[in-house]
Amino acid sequence: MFELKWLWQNLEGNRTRYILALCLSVVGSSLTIVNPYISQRIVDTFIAGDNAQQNLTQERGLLIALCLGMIGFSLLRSGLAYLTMMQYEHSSQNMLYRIRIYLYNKIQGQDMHYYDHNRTGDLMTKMTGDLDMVRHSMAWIIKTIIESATIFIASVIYFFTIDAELTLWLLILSPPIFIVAYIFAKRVRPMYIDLRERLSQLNSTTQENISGNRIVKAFAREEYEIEKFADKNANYSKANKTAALVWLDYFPYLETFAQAFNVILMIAGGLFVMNGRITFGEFAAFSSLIWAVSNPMRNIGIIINDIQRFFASLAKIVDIYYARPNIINEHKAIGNRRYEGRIEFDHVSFKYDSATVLDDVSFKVEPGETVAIMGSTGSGKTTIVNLIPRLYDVFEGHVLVDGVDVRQLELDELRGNIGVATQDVLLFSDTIDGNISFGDPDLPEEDTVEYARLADAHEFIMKMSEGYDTIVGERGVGLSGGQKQRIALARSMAVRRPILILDDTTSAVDLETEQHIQKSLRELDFTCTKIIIAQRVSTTAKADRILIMEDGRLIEEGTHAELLAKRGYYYEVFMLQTEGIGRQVIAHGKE
Ligand SMILES: Nc1ncnc2c1ncn2[C@@H]1O[C@H](COP(=O)(O)OP(=O)(O)OP(=O)(O)O)[C@@H](O)[C@H]1O
Repeated sequence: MFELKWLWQNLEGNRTRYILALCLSVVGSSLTIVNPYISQRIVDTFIAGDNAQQNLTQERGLLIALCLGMIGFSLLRSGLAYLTMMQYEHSSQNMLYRIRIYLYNKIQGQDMHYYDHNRTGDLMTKMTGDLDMVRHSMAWIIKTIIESATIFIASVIYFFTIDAELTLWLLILSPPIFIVAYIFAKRVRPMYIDLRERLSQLNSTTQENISGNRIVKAFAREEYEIEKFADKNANYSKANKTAALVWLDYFPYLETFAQAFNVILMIAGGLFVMNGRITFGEFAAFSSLIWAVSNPMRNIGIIINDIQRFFASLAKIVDIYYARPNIINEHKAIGNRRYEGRIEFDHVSFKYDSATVLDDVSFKVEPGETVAIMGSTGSGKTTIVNLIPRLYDVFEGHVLVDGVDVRQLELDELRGNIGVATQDVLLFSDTIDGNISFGDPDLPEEDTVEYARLADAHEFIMKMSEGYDTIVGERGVGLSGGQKQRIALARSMAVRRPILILDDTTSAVDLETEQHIQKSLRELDFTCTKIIIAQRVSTTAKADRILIMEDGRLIEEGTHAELLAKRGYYYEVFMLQTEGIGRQVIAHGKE
């Protein structure tokens, strides 16, 4: 019931059309009994009746009218069928379009926790196959059910008007058919839920394999990946076969029952004709409409299969439809308030699922300051910067921007004040220009070039065949790691936000390029607080302050000189990285 309510809700704007389609289905299917009725009249009046010969010569007009009536009704039925299909298609396609947009917005609005726990392949399956299944159900399965039921009921009523006893003889088969169908439906339902799960696994494997194809090739793991895919494929195929075989268990019973309709009609109907209880014409009417009673029974298995698929798909869509993110961007920000850029972590603790990743971290960054964060891998650096734009919410403590807890700020306003270059660089399949101006599509061309220069990307862009109009492949295919980082850096600067977060953004560029980028960052023509995660001392040395993280805790904090003097983690890293020439010089903070 919930599912039907959900569908009804989503049919908004197309309800009239859909109800019209349902009505046309009922009317069109009811007309199925008209031609058998006309046939009955023709047989009784002109072929097998007592006065058949006489009527043929005297009632020719009636014969012609009946024949024309038959043709007319056939044409009318075809026309109605066309019109009905059109209404179903329009309303279901419109509904699909509407739900797809809603789901897409819903997925876009989910927080990082949702993305951490949902595979891309699974989401893609929901957005494509499952949605199509729902549309197919609205346009085809419901139509088939309505039409089969109408034809069945209309035929049974017509049969009753001819001869109730013969009709009851035929209907004697219906209860066992329904019992068999019910048992089948109960047995097959979990199989379709499982089948849907396996399809999702198959799609996730395919998606991961395609997006990670370079790694697969680099490790010569094609064979392994093919095997993995074949395994998932076999799983899916096996589940499909199992469901189909279950149907085969019940099929012989349903088919036998469906055939039995004809046998009963022949025996009982034949006897009734011989007894003179019904006419030849009435027998012919029974005979020409017996399919209308037996076919729905025969198709009941296919319909049940489709309904189970529909419910399995619908459950997946409803999952997204009603998923509520914990961090909601309500887009209520009025205007573009520009923050000063003050950041404070006040006794912040955080866990992703169960393990504590940040433990009682506190620090302050004043507007315009540059703070570098360094620390061993997995120590929580990225997690710290993820908490500023509220990609996740703290578990304990507060993250404050301009003195206000980020949970009290409008999310789009907060994020609109932060420029980010993430560690895992993602470029869109677009031109380089389009990628740099992603955060500000109205960015003038000269500004795009300017920020590319600041990120030391201009030169290599100009060497490309189409310069800024060069289209980069999905995720930036066609560019080196360092080139991608530089475009991502230009993109993050180009939005000119008062807070700039750079997560290991220069790890793949050479030292000379890095020096150029550091200089550009210092000389930006707008005030901004910079948080730079870096592993190189050459990147952190000139920061106003350096934070050292270890196992989720802030273990050292100070300037380059102060931390060297402390002879702790930072000093160790410094010694390791500057082994050799110039060590003494840099140790004193001079270049
Ligand atoms: N989405 C996530 N879900 C669950 N755990 C996560 C997630 N992201 C990171 N972690 C875990 O949190 C810890 C801190 O990760 P984080 O990415 O903040 O470290 P990091 O210091 O930036 O590391 P690196 O220098 O390698 O980038 C790690 O143990 C990591 O496994």
